[in-house]
Amino acid sequence: MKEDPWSCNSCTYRHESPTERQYLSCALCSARKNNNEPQRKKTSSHHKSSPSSSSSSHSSSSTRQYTPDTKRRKRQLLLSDAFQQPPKPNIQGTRKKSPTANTTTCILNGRSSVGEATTTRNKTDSTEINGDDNNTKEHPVKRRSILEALKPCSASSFVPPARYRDSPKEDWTTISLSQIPTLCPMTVIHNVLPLQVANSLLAQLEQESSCWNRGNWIIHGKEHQIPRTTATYQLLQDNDDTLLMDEEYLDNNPQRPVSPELRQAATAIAQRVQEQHSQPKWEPTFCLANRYATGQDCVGWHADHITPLGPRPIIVGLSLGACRRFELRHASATSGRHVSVPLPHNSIAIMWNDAQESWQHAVPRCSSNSLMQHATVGHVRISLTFRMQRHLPNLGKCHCGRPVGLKAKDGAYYCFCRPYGKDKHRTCGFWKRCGWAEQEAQRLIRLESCQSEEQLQK
Ligand SMILES: O=C(O)CCC(=O)C(=O)O
Ligand SMILES: [Fe+2]
Repeated sequence: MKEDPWSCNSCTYRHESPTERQYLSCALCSARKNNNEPQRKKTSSHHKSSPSSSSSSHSSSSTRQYTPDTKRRKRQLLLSDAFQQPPKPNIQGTRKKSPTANTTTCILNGRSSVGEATTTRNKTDSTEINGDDNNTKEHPVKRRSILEALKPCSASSFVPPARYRDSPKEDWTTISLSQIPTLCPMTVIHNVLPLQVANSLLAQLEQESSCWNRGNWIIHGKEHQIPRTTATYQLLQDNDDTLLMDEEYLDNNPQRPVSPELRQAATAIAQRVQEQHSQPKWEPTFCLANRYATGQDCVGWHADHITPLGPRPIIVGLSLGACRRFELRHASATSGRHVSVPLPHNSIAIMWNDAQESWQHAVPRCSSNSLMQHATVGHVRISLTFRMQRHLPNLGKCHCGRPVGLKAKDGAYYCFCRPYGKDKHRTCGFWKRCGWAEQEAQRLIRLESCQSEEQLQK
């Protein structure tokens, strides 16, 4: 669309991502703004549209010529683009639905709602923002929109749309939340808990997180600190000791007491999952908490361990605080599918079917300027990943005498010697096909296909 679409809206800085481009000026410009230093002078040409933008959106400016002669001129056009796209809600926070716009979600005053992020600009949106489509003069509402577009994202900003591509060579395609499950084994739901519950859970976890651990992991025999802090919450009732936490999950993660809000969240989330997946019954027995203090904290590409969960587990991540991108990519060499979904405060990502067997997920590093801050905790994002431990049959022991772990690889399941606890540096290399898990996976696949037929018939 533009010659350098990733440059800052206010200076020459190049942003890391289109998200940053759309929503932010660079760190320097933000700092300047925070110190009340004057921004680069904006002329009335900021409000002219570029010819590459839909001419129908600003018919009044169609007589002006786009002459990309200087970088400064381009920046002015970028600024005009930031003001036009994404569309902002009008003052009351409502926006009409446009037939040409893609659906995404916005958060306004801490409440998110479904709206549109235009990939094509349209008359409806420009009319709503400007108040008057034919008005070519600077307008007070326009001015505010520009300033809004330059502000670091806060809880009142739009959440950028989800996107996908089928190969790293392809351009990203913007998708709506309802398209996600048609592209990958994941469902994303916004506003999952009553906002008050989500807010108080966030405040409580943020306080509690001073006791969380920055654990370590081993790559090629060397210990590395993980780039986030973690904790474990056992959700079983006190008298239920039949599903005690797997030792592997306690390794690195201090186990913390469960608050009534956390229990309430677990129950509400189980209900939402049950609405989506009626069988088999899913009830989380524990959750792992992650705290990402800044954009530098992250989790790299991985699939979750299925040892205490069994094949094809449902795992649900609740996002609280800052909005970060959650990435899901197919793990095979034959598919390059990659889905990228920003997860705002109080949203869940339900991973299901073969998400742990055939896909990998990550919360990548991002510049702290580019992540969308939360009104109370700023850059901090806390995720709670709810999991259901199952009674697995005794899968035997490895050569060193420890209970084996369960792993999926290339469409088959294996029992293996898993390193954890004090002996996590050593494994005996035990590796054997697991017939039970393969049969169980087949059973679950049959259930899942009945269920998706049921959903189609609804
Ligand atoms: O923070 C997230 O949403 C993902 C965390 C995750 O992948 C994990 O805990 O295994
Ligand atoms: Fe994970």
